[in-house]
Amino acid sequence: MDFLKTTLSLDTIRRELVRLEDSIIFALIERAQFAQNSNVYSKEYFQGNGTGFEGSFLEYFLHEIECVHAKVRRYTSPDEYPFTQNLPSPILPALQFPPLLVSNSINVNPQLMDIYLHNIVPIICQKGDDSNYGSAATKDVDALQCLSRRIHYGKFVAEAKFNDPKEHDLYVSLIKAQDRDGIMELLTNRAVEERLLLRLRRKALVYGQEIEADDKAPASSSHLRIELDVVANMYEKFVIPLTKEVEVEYLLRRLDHVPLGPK
Ligand SMILES: O=C(O)C(=O)C[C@]1(C(=O)O)C=C[C@@H](O)C=C1
Repeated sequence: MDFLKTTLSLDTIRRELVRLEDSIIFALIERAQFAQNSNVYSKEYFQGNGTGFEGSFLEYFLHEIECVHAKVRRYTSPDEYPFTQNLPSPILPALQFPPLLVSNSINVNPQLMDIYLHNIVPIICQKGDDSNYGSAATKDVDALQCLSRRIHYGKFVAEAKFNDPKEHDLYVSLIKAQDRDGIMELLTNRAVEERLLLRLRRKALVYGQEIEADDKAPASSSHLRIELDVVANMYEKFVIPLTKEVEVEYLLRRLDHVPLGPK
């Protein structure tokens, strides 16, 4: 959140996205040590447990955690989005955030949850059930929260791009025409995406290794804690496209609002 206090420049935001890559890789490595444990995600499995809760164990757990976090005003911050609803009001007084974003109603966590359950957990975790439901769900929550922050940073990226004097007028005319494909094309930077994917492969190699204290022992890449391409593939197929979706949705609504502070 410190970043919210500094100027909203594309470089600053991209540095934050790079930092979040580390948190995401480590969160996935943590989740990958447990089996898939599909009961964690099954509504049927969690029925009749006495809580009266209608969803899965993960949904129950997320809601309990988000209730506590809502009380300490986590979701009043423009870079934090809850997965569950009917959360309590903050018990701390409201903070004044600098006016960095306009419309803040876009929340793609339902899509992210669907992708996480169907395309990420089955890829990173061994099949089967090891009974570690609480541990697995704890790691799920960490991973989901990091991914959600990363994806919703798309709003900050979009705002910075909209304010770039070189592209501002182009964005304005595409937004006036509600040209979704044109906006998507203009905000896409293939060189940045390619570098990101290369960097992720390198990070997965380094962070996934068992590193010994003995500096003569070579770091071993034969037993990686997460497969080399898994993180990069996940970014390519899901994380980047969902971030871009957030950017487009944000920009499509950008002219509905009064301008933000001085450029
Ligand atoms: O860095 C940007 O310019 C972004 O818009 C972010 C991002 C990403 O998700 O990493 C998305 C779209 C661009 O094509 C490049 C990268």
